[in-house]
Formats: sequence, structure tokens, C-alpha cells
Amino acid sequence: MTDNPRPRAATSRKSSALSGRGRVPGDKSISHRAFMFGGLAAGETRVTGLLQGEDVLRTGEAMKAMGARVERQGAAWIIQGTGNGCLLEPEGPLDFGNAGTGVRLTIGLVGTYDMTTRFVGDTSLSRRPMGRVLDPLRQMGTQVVEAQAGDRLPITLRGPKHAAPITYRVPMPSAQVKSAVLLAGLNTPGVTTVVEPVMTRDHTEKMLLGFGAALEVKTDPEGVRHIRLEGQGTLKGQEIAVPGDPSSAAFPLVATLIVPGSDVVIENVLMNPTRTGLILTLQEMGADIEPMNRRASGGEEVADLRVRSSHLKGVAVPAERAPFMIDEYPVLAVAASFAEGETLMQGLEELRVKESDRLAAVAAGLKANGVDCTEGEATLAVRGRPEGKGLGGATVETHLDHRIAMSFLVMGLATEKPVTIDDETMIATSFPEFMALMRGLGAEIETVEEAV
Ligand SMILES: O=C(O)C1=C[C@@H](OP(=O)(O)O)[C@@H](O)[C@H](O)C1
Ligand SMILES: C=C(OP(=O)(O)O)C(=O)O
Repeated sequence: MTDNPRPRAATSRKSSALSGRGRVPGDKSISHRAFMFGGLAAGETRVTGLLQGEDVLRTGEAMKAMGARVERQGAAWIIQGTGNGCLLEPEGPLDFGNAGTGVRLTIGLVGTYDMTTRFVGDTSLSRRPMGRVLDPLRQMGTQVVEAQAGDRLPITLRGPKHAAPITYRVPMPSAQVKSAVLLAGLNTPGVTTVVEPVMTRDHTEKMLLGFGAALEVKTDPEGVRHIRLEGQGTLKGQEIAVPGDPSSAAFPLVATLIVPGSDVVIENVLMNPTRTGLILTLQEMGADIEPMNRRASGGEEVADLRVRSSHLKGVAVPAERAPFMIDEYPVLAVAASFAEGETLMQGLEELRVKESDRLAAVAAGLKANGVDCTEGEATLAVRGRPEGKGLGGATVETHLDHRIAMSFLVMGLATEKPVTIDDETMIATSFPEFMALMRGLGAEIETVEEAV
């Protein structure tokens, strides 16, 4: 178990207009993959803009434990990879802390190696289902030597002598499952195919192509994606410039929208269309978000977002959009709390298996702070109060979930009464600079040393 032994509460309160420019840290999905693919590829990979959050650093440690050399040189990370197929058996368990992406992708990466690997994580990660990545691996010949009830961590895997390639139809919209199967395919002879009925973030496909993998994506007339990977090819070290994380940008963005009179620019945000569902939804709600200076960076499009506080109106968010904004629902629910009318969010089943049951955690936090909302099996309806009159005043349970913590701190910047969260320490998993950035824009947030 690796839980932070000292939780720290934090309170945010009604703030005057936010202003200025800010830069969010590197994209978490791309940063994990930069360490993994760099650690696996032959030769040197140089990464700039890497997210130095706890989740990603644990992936770096795991790659080191399996033979890669990983070191920081000023603003860059230099990785000397092992070469595809040449990872070493780690001497001890790989501890992924709070990181679903780290553990699920690495389970795929090493699952087809003829070696024994043990995976552990914190209380939150140990509650999350791993069967979704173990099932395809079992088909490829991996033995699950140890797993807790419901295929949960700690897990020990023993890979086969020779893995069998599979064609796998991903049963839920999950980039982590898609990626785990493709990474297992890297060390498997022949062709591994992933069939993806609902498109999810495509960083694995794009980055593997960049590293030289023999990968091909075809979309059939029904819109189903077929991703075909030839195993045991050569991967070559790359230069990677990681763009700013849109999932982190979501917090200053929503804060700016709901604090009256605010005007903020968030620089260098990744605009990959599989990640911009929140921006689209907020624009439909009437948000003034202007992407400026759109440009290419490291094989992706980035932009600076100029955001001004806006009168928001409730909308129905289509279920099909969920994969493109999956981590942004908690903060969208906060924006909806200040919108006129009802915002209906649909297709949220995957929210129940994140760092917390996010649907339940968000609904509980909103209700405690006076927001009128209804939680369904896979839906959330929020009826907002423009100007936040009468809202706030409660302490929110974060359940070791960084997005719940940041979302409710954003909420307290515009509610009548302050909002407290029981712990802010886990924000460092994805956005260590959150407090400094928000305070720099004028947000009133204070931390309290003792747990509440
Ligand atoms: O592949 C990735 O980098 C991620 C995929 C998503 O998870 P799922 O695949 O479980 O939807 C997302 O929630 C997570 O933060 C990052
Ligand atoms: C779900 C998330 O991450 P992970 O699955 O990597 O823990 C997230 O960052 O919101």
C-alpha cells in the first residue's frame, strides 16, 4: 500500500476576477507513453514538456526497473531504451501508486514476456478492475499467478514462452484496454488486431507509428476502427515535445468561466479531437473560449485558449461524446452548477471505475454544497444557479481522486460560501502545479496542514 500517510485539507473561497496567462503541465497520457515507448525503443528518446506528476514518474521507475535508463537533464528527460522484446524481469514489485494508465498499459507491455512481474498500487488503484486487461492477455497465453477478488491488485503475471497473437474487440470504450492489447502485441509474433467500435484517445496509435511500429488503422463503413500491429518489429528512439494537458487545462478554464469578470489565457493546450469534448460542450453552453494561435507541435495540434467568464446555459451532452471528455465530467458538473437550467450528462458508466466512483463522488459533493442534482445509473442531471447563490459551505470527500479534489476547489471560487476538500495531496498525481497556477491567476485557495 502506498497511500499518502498525511492528508491535507484545502479550502477555496469566492474570488475576484481571475486574470493573466498560465501554462498547464504536459499531457498525462502522452507522458506515460513517452516513458514506456522510450524505455522500450532502441537508442535514445528525448522528452521535453513531460508531466512530472507522481503517476508518470512511477511509470519512469517501472521502466528503469525493467532495464531502461531514465534520467533528467535540465528541462529534458533522456531515456535509453532496451530495444523491443528486451525488457528485463524486475527484481521487486512495480508500484503504480494511484495510476490506472500506468498499471494497465504496463500490464499489457510485460504480459507477453517470459518472466514474472508483480503489480501493486494504492487503496484507490487496488479497488479498480484489472480484468479488462487481464482477459485479452489470458487469450495470448499469459498466466495470472496472483490476483485479488474481481481481478484486482496486487497481481502477479507470468508470461508465456511464445505469445499468441489475437484479434480483440474492446468491450468498453477504453483507451487503456486498447493500448494494453497493442503493447502486448509488440512482443508477440504475427499480427495483433484491436477492433475498436467506439473511438477513444489515439495517442498509442500515433506515438507507436512515430517510434516506427508497423501499425495500420482502418475505419470500416460502420465507423469501427481496426488497428493492426505487426509484432516484434524495431522501435527507434524519438524526440517528443509533450503538449499541455487539456484535462488539466479544464480546471483553470472552468474557474475562469464561473468567476465573474475573469479573462485568462491558457497556453499550449493539446487540441487532439479525441480530447476536446469538454471545450465543445462548454461552447454549446455559451462559454467564451477562443482557441488562438493554433499550431502543430510534436505531431499534435496545440492552441492557446483565451477564456472569459460567461453566462452558461444547461445542455444535454450526448453519450457518444463521453470518450472524448471522460476525465472532465467532474469539472463539467461544477460548470453546470452555475448554469441556467439543467445540464444532462449521459453515457457515464465508465466514471464508476476511475480513481473513485466519480459519479457518486460528484453527486455527493454537489448535494452537500446545495446543488440540485440527480444521479442515475449512468447519468447525472445538474440544475444550476447562476452566480452560485446559497451554494457552498460543505466539506467534500475526495476518495483519493485528484479530479474530484480539483473540481471542488474550482467550485468554491464562485459559491457564496467556501468549499473545503478533505485532502489535496493526491492532486500531485496529475497536476503538481495546480495550487500555484490557480493562485497566480487570483484564486483564493488555502491549505490546512491537519486532516479534517
Ligand atoms: O489511455 C489513457 O491515457 C487514459 C484513458 C482513459 O481511461 P480509460 O481507458 O479507462 O477510459 C482516461 O480516463 C485516463 O485518464 C487516461
Ligand atoms: C482516470 C484517470 O487516470 P488513471 O486511469 O490513469 O488513474 C484520470 O486521470 O482522471
